[in-house]
Amino acid sequence: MNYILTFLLTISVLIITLVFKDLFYEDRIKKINKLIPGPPTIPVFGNLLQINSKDFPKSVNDLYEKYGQVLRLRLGNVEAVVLTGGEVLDECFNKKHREIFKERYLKLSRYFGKNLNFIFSNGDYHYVIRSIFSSEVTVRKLNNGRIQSNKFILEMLNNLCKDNDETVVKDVPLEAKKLATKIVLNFTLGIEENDEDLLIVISKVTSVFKAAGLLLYSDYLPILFPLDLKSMAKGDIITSYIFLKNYLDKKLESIKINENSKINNNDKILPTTKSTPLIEDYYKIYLEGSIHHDSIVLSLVDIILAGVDTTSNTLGFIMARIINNPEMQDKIYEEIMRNDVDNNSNNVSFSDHLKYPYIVSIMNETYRYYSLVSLTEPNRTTDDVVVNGYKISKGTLIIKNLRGTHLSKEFWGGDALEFKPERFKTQTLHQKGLFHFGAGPRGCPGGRYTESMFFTFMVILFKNYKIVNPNDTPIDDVGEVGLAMQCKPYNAKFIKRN
Ligand code: HEM
Repeated sequence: MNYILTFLLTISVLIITLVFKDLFYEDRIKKINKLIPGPPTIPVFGNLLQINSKDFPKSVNDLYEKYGQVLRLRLGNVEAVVLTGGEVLDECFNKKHREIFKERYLKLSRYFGKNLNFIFSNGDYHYVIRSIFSSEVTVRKLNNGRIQSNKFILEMLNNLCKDNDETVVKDVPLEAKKLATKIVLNFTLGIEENDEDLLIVISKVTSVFKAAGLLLYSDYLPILFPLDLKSMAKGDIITSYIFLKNYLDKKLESIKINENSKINNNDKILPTTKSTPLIEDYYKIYLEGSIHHDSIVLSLVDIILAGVDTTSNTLGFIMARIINNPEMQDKIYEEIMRNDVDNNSNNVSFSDHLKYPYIVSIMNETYRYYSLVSLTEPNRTTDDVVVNGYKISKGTLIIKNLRGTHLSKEFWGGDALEFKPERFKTQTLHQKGLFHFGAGPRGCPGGRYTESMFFTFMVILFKNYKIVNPNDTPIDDVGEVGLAMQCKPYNAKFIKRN
C-alpha cells in the first residue's frame, strides 16, 4: 500500500513540477519561437493532444490553413515549426539557410539506428554514408542500366500475363511492391529473392512505413508511452525494423565470407565495369575505417525502406488514375508509338525522357497530386534563422508540410485538388513548386533513381499493355496515411497490345 501511495505521490509531484515549469519558465527556444503564430498550448502537452495521431498530415495542414506558412507548434516539450509553401521551403532549404537545415531531428522511436544510419546520422559522418549511395545513382549510371529496371519490369509483365492476351491481375499495388522490392534488393544486395522471402520483406517494409506515418506521442513526451501502445505503432516499427536488420546482417555475413575467401585464395581482383551491389561498397568503406560496422546494415535498411514503399505506391496510384481515365492512356500510347523507332521501346532509358513530354507531365502531376511523403522526417535548426519575417530559434524541430504545399489552393489555384497533367506543359522534371523529394541537404537522394524507374515503367507497361478496370465502379485512389501514402489494393485487366 505504501509503495502505491509513494508512487502516486511521486507522479503527482512530477506533474505539478512540469506544469509549473511550463507556466513560469521559458528557455531560449521558447522565448524566441513564441512570437510565431500557432495554436494556443496547454501545460506539459503543448499542442500534442490537439493532433489526430492517425492523420498527423491532415492536422498539420488544417493548422497551416489557419495560421499560415510559418507556424509554431509545441509537441510536449519539443518546440516545432511547420513550413508550408514553395517560397518558404526554397528560401530555407535551398537558398538562404541551407547550412542551418542540414541536421535531422532524431525522435525517440527512431533511436535504434543509434545515429549511425542513413536517415538519422548527422554531420560529416552522414555525408560519407550519403555520398556512397549518391555515387551509385548518377544520371550516367542510371542511363547505363544501373538499376536494371527494364529487365525487372519486363519480367514482371511476362510473369503476370504469361502468354495470355488478357489477364486479370489481382492486387496490382502488391505487384508494384514486388517489382520495386526486386529492383531495390538487386541494387543494394545483388540478389534476386524468391517469392516467399520477397513477400516477407514487403510486409515488414510496409509495416514500418505505415506505422512511421502516425504521430507517436512518446516521441515528444515519454510519459505518454501508454497511448502509443494502444496504436501498436511503436511495436510495429521496432519489430519490423529489427527483422530487416537481422535479414541484412545475414546478407552481410555472406559478403564477408566471399571477401575473406578472395583474400585467402590470393585472388586478383580484376578491374570490372560491372557495378557492385551497394552492400559491398559500404563494406569497403567500413574496412577503410570511414564508417562504423553497424552503419553498413542500418543504412541499407533505410535505403530499402525508403526506396520500396515510395516508388511502389507511386506506381500503384498512377496505374489506378490511368485506368479510371482511359483517354489519358490513349494519349500515353500515342506518344510511345511516335517514339517507337524500330519497335525499340523496351530498351528505353531515362535519357529518353525529353522525347516524352506527356509522360513527364503525368509524372510531375503524380508527384504533386499524390504527394507520397506528406511530412518528412523532421530536421533541426543549427542556428537562429529568419523565415518569412519570423525568427526561429536554433534547436527547433522543423516539419516540411509537403502535402499541404502541393495541394493548397493558395499556391496552385482553384483546381489544386484535380489531377491535371496539363499544368506541367513543359518538358522538364523538377518543376517549380514541387517538393516531393523534400528539399535541401537532406532532400531525397533517390530522386533520379525514382524518375528513371518511373519513366521506364510507364513506357514499357503502356507500350505492351492496355490496362482496364474489370469492375463497374472506379478504382479508389485515395491513399491511406503512412510515412508514404499507401495505395489500397485493386484488380486490373491487362490486355496485350500487338
Ligand atoms: C516516389 C519516390 C520517392 C519519394 C516521394 C521520396 C521522398 C523523400 C522525402 C520527402 C525525403 C525527405 C527529404 C527531406 O527531408 O527534405 C526522402 C529522404 C530519403 N529518401 Fe526518398 N523518396 C523516394 C524514393 C527514394 C528511393 C528510390 C530511395 C533509395 C533507393 C530513397 C532514399 C531516401 C533516403 C536514404 C532518404 C534520407 C536522406 C537523408 O536524410 O539524407 N528515396 N525521400
